[in-house]
Amino acid sequence: MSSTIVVNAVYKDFGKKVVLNNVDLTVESGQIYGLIGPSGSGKTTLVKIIVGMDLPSEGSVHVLGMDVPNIHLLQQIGYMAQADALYSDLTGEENLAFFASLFKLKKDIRKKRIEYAANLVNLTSNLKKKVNDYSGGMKRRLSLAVALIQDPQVLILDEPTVGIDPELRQSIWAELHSLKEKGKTILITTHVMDEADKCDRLAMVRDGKIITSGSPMELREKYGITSLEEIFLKAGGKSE
Ligand SMILES: Nc1ncnc2c1ncn2[C@@H]1O[C@H](COP(=O)(O)OP(=O)(O)OP(=O)(O)O)[C@@H](O)[C@H]1O
Repeated sequence: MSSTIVVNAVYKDFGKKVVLNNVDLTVESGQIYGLIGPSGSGKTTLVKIIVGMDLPSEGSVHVLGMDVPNIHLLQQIGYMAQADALYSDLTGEENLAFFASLFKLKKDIRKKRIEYAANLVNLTSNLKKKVNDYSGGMKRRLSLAVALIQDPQVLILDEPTVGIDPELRQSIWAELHSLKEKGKTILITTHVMDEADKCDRLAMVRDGKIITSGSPMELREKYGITSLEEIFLKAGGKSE
């Protein structure tokens, strides 16, 4: 197994506020890695630094063996942000076609990828509608389809299933597992504990630090708990 994402001693401040404090993280290739932690703990900031959208104040990040930021990584990383970045005057299909065009996919491949991504998030029958007329959940689903459009090697998803109903959530998770089987590496942030349970490995972030990490099973054993929800309570109170 090789390391797809390596975060080395990352520190990030915004003025006087320290948001990430000496974070180390390694995500092996083919893993689904979950970041959990309370609101404001630094998960989104960490994810943005890994994608290359923000720079660390100190420390370094490597993805697929390349220093971040790196233009060659754009094609390799599919990123779904917490806020939807979509063109609301365009239809769902036009949005997907636009993002696909950024990656210079051949016409037949582009068509297949748009069909695949729309189908995965159950938007096929709504593709001709303007995004303005989409519900919040539909916009989230379209954002996930955009993140997948170029068939990236690495997927970084910031709370991807917020506002998505349980049935579709299950089918999205089934697809994430099948992408993992194909060797993709997936980093996800979540507040939903049954989703955390579907990850191969978890790190809990609190006050800008990773306070514990391991497989869901290891964490349950370590803290003597049966539900991951309790990790928030048991691990959350103190740094290790
Ligand atoms: N550009 C910025 N300038 C100043 N402070 C910021 C900036 N971006 C984030 N922060 C602060 O950094 C802290 C961590 O925010 P972040 O969004 O990374 O948390 P999070 O764990 O993703 O939270 P949530 O689960 O609510 O999304 C917060 O206190 C936030 O206010």
